[in-house]
Amino acid sequence: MSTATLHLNQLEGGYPGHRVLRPTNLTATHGDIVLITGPNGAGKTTLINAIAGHVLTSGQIWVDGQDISRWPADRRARAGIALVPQHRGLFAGLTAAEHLRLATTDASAVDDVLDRLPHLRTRLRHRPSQLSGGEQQMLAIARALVRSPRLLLLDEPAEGLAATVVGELVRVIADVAAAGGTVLVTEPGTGTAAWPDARHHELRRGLLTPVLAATDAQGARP
Ligand SMILES: Nc1ncnc2c1ncn2[C@@H]1O[C@H](COP(=O)(O)OP(=O)(O)OP(=O)(O)O)[C@@H](O)[C@H]1O
Repeated sequence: MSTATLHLNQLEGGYPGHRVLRPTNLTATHGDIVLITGPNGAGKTTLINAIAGHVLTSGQIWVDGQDISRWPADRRARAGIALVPQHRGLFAGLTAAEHLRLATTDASAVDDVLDRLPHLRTRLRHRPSQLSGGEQQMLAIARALVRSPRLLLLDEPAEGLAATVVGELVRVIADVAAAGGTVLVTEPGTGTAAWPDARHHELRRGLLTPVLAATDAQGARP
């Protein structure tokens, strides 16, 4: 995993006739997990998709000192920005193995990722409809990881999953950050329990604000 620094500068984004993101500033460096929580409709998906290049934006998105905000989505993906979309984006007709082969021709990269997700290795011949929700999510994440992304964007990856599966998912994501990657992850509501090491930001009506950790808040008291 190569390293990355993400910097959003006055980023706005939305859809024709509907601005969702109000001017957004955020800096994340390699090793960071940034958790973005917020209620339904707050703009979490819009923000993640704006960074991936799927939403109209103004303002700047810097990755490793390069302004990528005018790059099309495919160029961002080739540059190592990987999106795990909210509903996983798996192909009904492809097996798990075919999803991974489509993502990379590097068999050793696939092997490395499957070493970290041993259960998925046992499900490689299955199509998405034959996989549990947790297995589908692991496949969607594995498909992103086999390309050794420098910036990993995950939109509500824990949605609908059992606590044990969420625990495994969090461990895999923590490994990505520990290896120097930068991770942005969204969760609905306010819950942060699954992501104790994340830097927490809250998005409300398109406005992103940092949430102080309890220890920071205590430290800030006179
Ligand atoms: N393709 C679209 N065209 C127009 N408006 C959209 C589109 N997608 C989302 N929106 C609107 O943008 C706003 C933010 O939606 P978004 O999906 O980013 O929120 P969210 O925080 O991810 O919500 P959820 O937790 O329900 O997924 C909402 O008002 C939504 O209706």
